[in-house]
Amino acid sequence: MTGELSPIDKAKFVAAKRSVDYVEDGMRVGLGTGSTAAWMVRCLGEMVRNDGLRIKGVPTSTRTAELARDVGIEVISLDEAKWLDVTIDGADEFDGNLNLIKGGGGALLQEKIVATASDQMIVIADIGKEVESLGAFPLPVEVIPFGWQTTKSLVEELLISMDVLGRDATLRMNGERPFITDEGNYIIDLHLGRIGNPHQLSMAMNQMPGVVENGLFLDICDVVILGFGDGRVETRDINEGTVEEDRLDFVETDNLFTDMND
Ligand SMILES: O=C(CO)[C@H](O)[C@H](O)COP(=O)(O)O
Repeated sequence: MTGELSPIDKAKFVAAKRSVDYVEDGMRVGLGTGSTAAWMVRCLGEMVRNDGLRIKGVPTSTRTAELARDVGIEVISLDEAKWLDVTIDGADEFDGNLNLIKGGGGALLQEKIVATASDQMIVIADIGKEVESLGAFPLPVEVIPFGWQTTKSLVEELLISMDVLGRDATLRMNGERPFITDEGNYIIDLHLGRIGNPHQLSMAMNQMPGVVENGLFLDICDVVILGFGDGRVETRDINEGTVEEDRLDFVETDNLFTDMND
């Protein structure tokens, strides 16, 4: 079964598989969005169905909510949970300080709210997501549809005033129409190349009327679990500054792949 998966999917899977070790019975868990997070949700579903794990999941998108219910996880709202023990999510980029760009899947707003309401945020990623400085991946900015073109112009002016190198801003599309987030908003993707001062940019952007949130997740992530195509996983912990290496046995996980792909 694993022979049919690309190395990148194997990498995402092993990172997801390792991340569920952080989840304990009785926890309230934030469930991220994206292909890597989907592996994690399936792994948790396995634990709920087969091992009797009792958790409550708070999804970060309608997609994740559907998947979580499908695999047997009890889904509750963030308001019901109030506070979460841990959130596990993917990322589009992470740097050496475990700062992130997220929102490639368009769920950045709920993802940021849920991650911020968690004792711990764990990011699961393949090695291709590691960067020296953030910005090669287009930075998503969620904006209110009302007056979005004006908001886009103001964001472009802000980038010029801050001397940010790349200033190309594009409205995210879904075919012929604008992409609509779960909250009914649009996304403007900023093609910046390199973000020199992410804290300054994030703060300035979020002060602008019309901007709801941006995809910079700064000082939020505690642990990054990196997966490799050969089954290796590497854990980077911001608090302990540790790097731990391990390898998952694909033979052991073959059944899980088979079950998940049925
Ligand atoms: O931020 C996200 C969704 O809004 C995702 O976590 C991010 O895009 C990574 O996705 P994938 O795991 O599919 O590579």
